Amino acid sequence: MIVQKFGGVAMKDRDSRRLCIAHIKEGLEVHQNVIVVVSAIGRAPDPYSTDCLLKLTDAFSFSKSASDLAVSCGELIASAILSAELEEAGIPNRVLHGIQAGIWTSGDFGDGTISDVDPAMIIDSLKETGCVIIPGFQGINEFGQVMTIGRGGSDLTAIALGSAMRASHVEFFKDVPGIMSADPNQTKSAKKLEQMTIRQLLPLLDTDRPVIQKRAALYAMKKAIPLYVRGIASSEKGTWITP
Ligand SMILES: Nc1ncnc2c1ncn2[C@@H]1O[C@H](COP(=O)(O)OP(=O)(O)O)[C@@H](O)[C@H]1O
Ligand SMILES: N[C@@H](CC(=O)OP(=O)(O)O)C(=O)O
Repeated sequence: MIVQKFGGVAMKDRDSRRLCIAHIKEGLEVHQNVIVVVSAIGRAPDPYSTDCLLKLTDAFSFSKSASDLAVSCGELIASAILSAELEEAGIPNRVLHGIQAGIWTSGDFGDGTISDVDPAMIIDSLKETGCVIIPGFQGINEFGQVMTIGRGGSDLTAIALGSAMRASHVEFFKDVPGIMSADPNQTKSAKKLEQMTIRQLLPLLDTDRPVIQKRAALYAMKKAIPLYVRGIASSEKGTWITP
């Protein structure tokens, strides 16, 4: 069993989602069970991106819980779209969201953290279908309210699920071929790294646009989960990150 995480860039349009679906198909052939974690589609100005949902009304500054509820819909919409497109491709699947996914959060709205994962419903669903889709970036707090877990939080969702489900590893599909020695969009001479430890990865995450959310990487280190970062558009080998 593996977890595959597709971020906003991988989910951005139908062509890119066809590549996601090919990777999910391959994951199912090799591992039989795949938990797919998705982020909201695209970046600003894409209408259902997190950036745009956050700006739906400036009254969100009066209610962080209302803001979280609206923003969480980006990942839910992405899940529903991928679910339909997987069915179209002949891949049965099920979306679990909100309380069904068993992801419990605590802390502040907009910047919560995952406090516990109860995978009972995921385990049940995997008996019916090998492919379960879970919207990233969110969970439910002790009062039953939807809470988001910080920008880039779908990475944390994927890793927390990987740990709770004892996945062999968690795969991330990016617009870069793997972890590079520096952000290739800033440093043209950056080279792809084939293998590294999570500890070696951490300094590369101290940037405005980290390739993986730092909180998620720390969680992976604590739970000793192997990560594999690869390019969405190529079959080239990515980067293995060992705990
Ligand atoms: N060391 C690095 N190696 C590769 N990409 C990096 C690195 N540091 C920053 N990045 C940036 O991370 C981006 C991919 O992450 P991101 O867009 O957040 O993915 P996702 O949508 O899957 O969360 C790349 O486009 C790149 O600009
Ligand atoms: N959609 C959320 C969560 C996330 O992790 O997104 P992405 O995987 O596209 O970085 C955000 O933009 O912060």
